[in-house]
Amino acid sequence: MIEVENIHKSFGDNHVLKGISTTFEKGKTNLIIGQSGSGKTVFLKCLLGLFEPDDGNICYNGQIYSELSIKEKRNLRQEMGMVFQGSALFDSMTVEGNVMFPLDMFTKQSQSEKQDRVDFVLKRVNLVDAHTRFPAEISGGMQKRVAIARAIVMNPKYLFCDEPNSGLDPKTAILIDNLIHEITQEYDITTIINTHDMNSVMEIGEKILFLKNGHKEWEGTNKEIFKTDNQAVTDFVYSSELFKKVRQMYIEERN
Ligand SMILES: Nc1ncnc2c1ncn2[C@@H]1O[C@H](COP(=O)(O)OP(=O)(O)OP(=O)(O)O)[C@@H](O)[C@H]1O
Repeated sequence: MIEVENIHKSFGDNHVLKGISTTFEKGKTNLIIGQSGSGKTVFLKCLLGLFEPDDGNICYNGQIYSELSIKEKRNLRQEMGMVFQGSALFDSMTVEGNVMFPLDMFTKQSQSEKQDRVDFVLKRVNLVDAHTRFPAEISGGMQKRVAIARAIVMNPKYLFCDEPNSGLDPKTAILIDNLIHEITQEYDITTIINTHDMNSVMEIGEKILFLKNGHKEWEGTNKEIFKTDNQAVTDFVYSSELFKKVRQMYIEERN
């Protein structure tokens, strides 16, 4: 679980995060949404420990980040997996090499232990025949699976995903969403996803945090987002005519 208490972050005169408080529970898929420039990436970077908030606290399973020693922060960092926008795989390494990389860097496991773990996570993301291929030789959807395998290879407690669906066709995007959602539940991970994808919001948004101009404008579940009267949320989420119609049908069905 991650508890965020009133965090602020500024860059010079630009007050980007203006007192955000929320809780992200473990075993749940938590989504951060909001317009471009609302502070989603800065917020995610604060959660990753890449930016230190100017004020407020972030607690990871009860440990207040700003009170940890350098060694404790390093240990915490190893409990975090990250799926970057665009996958960010190493082009010169095979699929297996990419997934092995964190184990080589941060563990003292034997070669056979590392190999077993790599085989296990690649199987878990449904990639069994791609071990020796290079990123350029596989599809975007397969690259995302490799990125997810690499993010979970260290058995993280926290999984952060920045726009995991960008560049994918809608069908592949849903497969990737479902994979992240299943893994989150299966391994009881606290997962936080930065997204613009409204399909993800509706499909896997067990908790949705809507940021507006650096404030928490709204939070709730994918069921609640259908019913909310918050104008900023409805303007943002139902900006497309299709989603407006779906919402209308849902409301009519319930009445
Ligand atoms: N390293 C930085 N230095 C200075 N300003 C920054 C830095 N990172 C972000 N900002 C500023 O913070 C504000 C919020 O940016 P952020 O990237 O968090 O928005 P976002 O909601 O993630 O947008 P998008 O959806 O387009 O990725 C912007 O005004 C941006 O210029």
